[in-house]
Amino acid sequence: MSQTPPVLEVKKLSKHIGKRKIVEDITFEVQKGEIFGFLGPNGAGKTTTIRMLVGLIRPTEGTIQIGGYPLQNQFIEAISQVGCIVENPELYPYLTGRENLEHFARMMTGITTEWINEIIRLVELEERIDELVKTYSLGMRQRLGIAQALLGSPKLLILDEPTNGLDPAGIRELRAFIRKLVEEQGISVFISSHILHEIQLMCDRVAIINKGKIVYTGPVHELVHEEETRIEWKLDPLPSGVQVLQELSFVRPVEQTDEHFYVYMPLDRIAEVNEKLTAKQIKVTGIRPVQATLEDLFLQLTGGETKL
Ligand SMILES: Nc1ncnc2c1ncn2[C@@H]1O[C@H](COP(=O)(O)OP(=O)(O)OP(=O)(O)O)[C@@H](O)[C@H]1O
Repeated sequence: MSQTPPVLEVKKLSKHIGKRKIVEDITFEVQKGEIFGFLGPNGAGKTTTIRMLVGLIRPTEGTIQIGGYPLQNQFIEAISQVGCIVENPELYPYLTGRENLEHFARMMTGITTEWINEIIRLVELEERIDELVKTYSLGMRQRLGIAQALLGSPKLLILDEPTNGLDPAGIRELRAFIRKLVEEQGISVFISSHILHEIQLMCDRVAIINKGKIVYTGPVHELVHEEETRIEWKLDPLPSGVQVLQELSFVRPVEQTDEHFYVYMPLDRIAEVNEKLTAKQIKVTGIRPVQATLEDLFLQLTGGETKL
């Protein structure tokens, strides 16, 4: 157990709109210095939860504590511990990056030029900070948005689907940058996403939400069996190939399409399987490790009972 109290403590939180239960009885904690993933398919209730966390909407039931302060009763104290970007960062395109930060800093108290410069360094925008934001790439805007969220020295940074619209290079940069932020500043980060792979690479722990309910909370490394890889098999003829694979105890079938068969299995047993298929005159026209998917994970977690 951690000695310091959690940075974020969510207990039995629900949001009902009319008769709809958008979020239902969710409970989780985010510890100091932790990158916490909030994973779920589109429409699962992630944005609604985040909107409650930052006080944009009121919970129907439950409590939220940030840095030890209850959001409902000590709003100012609680919310001053949070920096967030919900949906897209609000930036002025016809101002420079620095002017944007200075503008937001004026609305707060005690933000020094030194701190603004430190943040610019942290988000690695030194070279372009005096250029107009409209010339920035999406990744740079995202980083400037994070810089803005960091102005008030928050203990907790909340990012809603921060990789949306970024290309793979942008995603890699963001990942490295968030890790650095946590290491250098000791803050905690709460990141929502609908992409399992992203959460796997970025986060220490994760809560998985589906249809407003949490179906898993725990360390990311326990989530996906590391000894197994999702493998795409292209076989000719496919049905006989599928039959051979299904008979092997170490192969866990997950999906079949017109052309491919997807299974989870240890990477180091591919050659052995390949030999078995060839011995039965089945042609292996393609073998490829692919990313584990959120859909597979749901099947694994719920034994196939819960659909996305
Ligand atoms: N004000 C509202 N009134 C009615 N339904 C709502 C309202 N806000 C959200 N919902 C519904 O609640 C569900 C959860 O929405 P939410 O935006 O929280 O999901 P999400 O997990 O963030 O998904 P996405 O990634 O698509 O934004 C959706 O089905 C949405 O249509």
